[in-house]
Amino acid sequence: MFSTAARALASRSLPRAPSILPPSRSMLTVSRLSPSVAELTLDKAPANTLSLEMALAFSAAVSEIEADPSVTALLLRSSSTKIFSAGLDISEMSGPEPARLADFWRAIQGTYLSLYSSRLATVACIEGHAPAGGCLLSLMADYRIMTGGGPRIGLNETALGIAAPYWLKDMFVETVGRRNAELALLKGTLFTGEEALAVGLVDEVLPLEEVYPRAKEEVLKLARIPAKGRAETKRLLRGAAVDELLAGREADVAWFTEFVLEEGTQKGIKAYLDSLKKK
Ligand SMILES: CCCCCCCCCCC/C=C/C(=O)SCCNC(=O)CCNC(=O)[C@H](O)C(C)(C)COP(=O)(O)OP(=O)(O)OC[C@H]1O[C@@H](n2cnc3c(N)ncnc32)[C@H](O)[C@@H]1OP(=O)(O)O
Repeated sequence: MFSTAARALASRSLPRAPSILPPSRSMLTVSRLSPSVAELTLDKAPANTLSLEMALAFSAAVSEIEADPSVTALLLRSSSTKIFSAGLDISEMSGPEPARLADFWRAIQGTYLSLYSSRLATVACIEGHAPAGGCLLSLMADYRIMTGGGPRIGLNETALGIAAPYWLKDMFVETVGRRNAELALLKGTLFTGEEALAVGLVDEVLPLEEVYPRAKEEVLKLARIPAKGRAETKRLLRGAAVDELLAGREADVAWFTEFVLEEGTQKGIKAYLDSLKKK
């Protein structure tokens, strides 16, 4: 739906170094809910974390689904009802090799470019936890349905001593509004489904057993909206943000890698990773 030039630029900038493994599909499954609706399931135990390989596989899968003109909508879910996605794989950022860290970030940019700018109607079915990158992944979809009660969603990056970049932070601000975003980002708040609904971070909250059936119902409904009008509307809503990242992609890679490689950030990341493993 975005310009051909922008698309070409996006794919040309994805990592192509020979050291990078080819996208693996074992971490994801793609199926059809109907002739026009695809389902993409994150299936990387135990927490659907976003490693370099997972991010590459994800964008490749979205691009492949989009390349089929008969598909008009996409349902995104996790194979686990406990964890939608635990966000970035923190081990990618702990003591990283700088070239891989830069490729990792380009691949994360690629996931945003593929899903946020997708011509498809997209629904995120959030049955389990969605902290940080898991929350951001769901924000790239058009509609979010989440389980009430237990699981948490939000941007807790400050707890790790890192920050979400402007292009991801902007999606959050646009979704929940400036003041809610400031309060949540500065505290690193993780919301229950009900709290997330109250600030507009998700669109519906339901008991676990109703989340997936309702998400299917919604995506099948969205698939019937005339595709051209929807795609153009999405371009008008999101095109400027996507173009801004495309224009400053390498500067953003430099910002991320410098920040992560700093000694103080490394100490914080290592301590956080250790605390997760000791849990
Ligand atoms: C597909 C591509 C989409 C791209 C989207 C773009 C995103 C750009 C984002 C930019 C900014 C984002 C930054 C981040 O995401 S930093 C990561 C922040 N994540 C967290 O803080 C979550 C940490 N995890 C948890 O809080 C819990 O795991 C959770 C509540 C999610 C589940 O708890 P539970 O008790 O059920 O499970 P465990 O804690 O025992 O976890 C199971 C094992 O998984 C390991 N784990 C969990 N999370 C991570 C992680 N983020 N990175 C690496 N490893 C992780 C955990 O250590 C356990 O491992 P072991 O079994 O070996 O102990």
